Amino acid sequence: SSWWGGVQMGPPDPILGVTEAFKKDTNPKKMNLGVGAYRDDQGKPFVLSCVRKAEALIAAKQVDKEYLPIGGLGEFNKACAQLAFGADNEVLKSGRNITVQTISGTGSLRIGANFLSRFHGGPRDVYLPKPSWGNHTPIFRDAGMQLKSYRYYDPSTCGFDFKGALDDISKIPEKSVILLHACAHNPTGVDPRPEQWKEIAEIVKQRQLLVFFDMAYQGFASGDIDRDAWAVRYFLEQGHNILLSQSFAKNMGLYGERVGGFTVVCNDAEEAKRVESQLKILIRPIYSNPPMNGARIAATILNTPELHSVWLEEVHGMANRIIKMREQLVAGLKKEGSSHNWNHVIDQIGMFCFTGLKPEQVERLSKEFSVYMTKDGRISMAGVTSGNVAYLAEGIHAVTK
Ligand SMILES: Cc1ncc(COP(=O)(O)O)c(CNOCC(=O)O)c1O
Repeated sequence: SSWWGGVQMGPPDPILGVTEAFKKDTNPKKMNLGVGAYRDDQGKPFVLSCVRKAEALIAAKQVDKEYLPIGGLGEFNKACAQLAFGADNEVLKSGRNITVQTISGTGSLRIGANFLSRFHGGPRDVYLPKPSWGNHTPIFRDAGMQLKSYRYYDPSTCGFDFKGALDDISKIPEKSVILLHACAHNPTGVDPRPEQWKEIAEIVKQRQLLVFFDMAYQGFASGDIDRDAWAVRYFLEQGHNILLSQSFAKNMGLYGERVGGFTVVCNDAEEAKRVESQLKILIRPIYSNPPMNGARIAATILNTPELHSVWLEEVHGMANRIIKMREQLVAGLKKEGSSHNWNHVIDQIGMFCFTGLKPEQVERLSKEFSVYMTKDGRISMAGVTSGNVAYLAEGIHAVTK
């Protein structure tokens, strides 16, 4: 008998299943709205010009291939924390944060989950918004944490269930971990408004919860780096010593380069040193030290003033294109004569739009219009272009009238 006779066939990833069906479809008007990666108005992957320029600068330096430190490229880690907190933040000045380079956002969340599992003295429950990014559950579960949830999305308005969220958060047992999406919530595109964040921060403080921010889209949501980090910086101001995961997959288009950071905000610099020592002990037996290429590109962009300003323009441009597609889709639905209220398509923010389409409507869209999206009705707005937005409006109207 074989060693692996007992290994079962696992279920396919729901997102990849959409892409498979899309690839098989021969309809020239087919649309793939499942993929979570930015596309330009021609539907092509987009490499930022500041990335190409950074690559050229690095190539010209003919740098060596020596190992990075376990915690990664120091100049990247510093720039990563500055981007999140603002260069003049007291957390950075007092040296009470420890930021390590990770294998993109997923790697950051997993290092954070392993760190919690090993050192968090409170309950082992991590509270996720309902719904949350599909990968959050297996990341924390595989690290030995338990998953619980708090109400977040209101299907009746396709918006934020603020009351439900506050009710649930006010009941979370003290010292539990709460995961918050900093901006551009995935999969719903629904973010709390600033005054709602303030109430959430207050309740989280009363419940003495440990905050784990996932910021995978800084700059990509509103187009403004500082605006997208507002909630993270507000919680810091309110005295929350947070955990933070960052990804440069979307806002720098560094998807396959796997560039990210993990930050622990500690009480003081001495505690940060102790935490850093344990993060290195945790990372060493997993992958020893992180890959250098992507971190060098990100550090070069962030630390070279003229590249930094090009980057701000380009990330603003990506966000703007998506916002324009939201507006054109709603205009198209109105033009088709739809009587539904589609304001949520414009009110939502970031890569994704939770349309409110039912599974049978999603099914009809793929069968009758070759428009593909995940069963939950999530659209990756990056797949929408000025060339196909009218067709999308026609299809959505046809299945919702
Ligand atoms: C909320 C969130 N956190 C973290 C990440 C981590 O991304 P990465 O590991 O690529 O940095 C992602 C990337 N998701 O990719 C799009 C999708 O398939 O839904 C994310 O959405």
